[in-house]
Amino acid sequence: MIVAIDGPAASGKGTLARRLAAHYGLPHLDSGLLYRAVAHHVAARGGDLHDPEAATQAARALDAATLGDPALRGRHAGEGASIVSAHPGVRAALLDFQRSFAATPPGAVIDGRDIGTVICPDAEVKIFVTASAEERARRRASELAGRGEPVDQAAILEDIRRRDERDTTRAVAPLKAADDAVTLDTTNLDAEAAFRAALAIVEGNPKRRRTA
Ligand SMILES: Nc1ncnc2c1ncn2[C@@H]1O[C@H](COP(=O)(O)OP(=O)(O)O)[C@@H](O)[C@H]1O
Ligand SMILES: Nc1ccn([C@@H]2O[C@H](COP(=O)(O)OP(=O)(O)O)[C@@H](O)[C@H]2O)c(=O)n1
Repeated sequence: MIVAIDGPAASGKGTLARRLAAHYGLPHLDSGLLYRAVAHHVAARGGDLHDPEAATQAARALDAATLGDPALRGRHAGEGASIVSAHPGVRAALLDFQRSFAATPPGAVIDGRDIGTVICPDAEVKIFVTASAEERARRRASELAGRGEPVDQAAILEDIRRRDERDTTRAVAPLKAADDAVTLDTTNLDAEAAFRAALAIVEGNPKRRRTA
């Protein structure tokens, strides 16, 4: 079974994807980490994130073994990721890795921006997770504070709005719900309630193939 989870920054995609993956015994891929790693790689070499050549080269050379680097989870990597992810060459270079991850039995839970629309258009289950920008900024602020990063809630809200704008308006693979995705608004749901709602979506999905 392939479960595609898309949505804007800090909507709770990763949290849901990890729990669904554990529940169904499927591997999980946080596709945002790929773009974060590309941005990190370019910046670490003093490159320009807006330069499509530098970013595409970094994407082609990406080593999946580096995806565990905690630096990738920080605010700067997220901002950088939204810049490099708009280059078509970067997206093309990361496509095969994501598709083969999904195609390897028994399937996968993948979260990102274009999983249901571009990477896995035939996924059995597609969930578009969303929440208000204010609630997402609150969640991201407490996550960063928990990791000891400096927190300025207003700046985080601004980051989130800027990222939403960039991700939804770019020419290639913009952030949007697939036509056959179910939208899950978690603004007023805690992580447990969001997980239960997501489970109900998976279980109620007629396209889901039983794999266990
Ligand atoms: N439904 C929820 N209610 C409150 N906090 C949540 C919820 N879902 C996730 N979180 C928290 O919000 C932060 C961002 O969640 P995450 O899953 O990383 O989002 P995304 O992958 O969409 O960026 C994390 O600290 C996570 O624990
Ligand atoms: N499938 C994906 C995943 C992420 N991204 C980009 O990478 C950035 C970081 O994604 P992320 O999922 O790690 O970010 P958060 O939602 O966790 O803040 C996003 O703002 C997108 O620009 C993308 O373009 N396509």
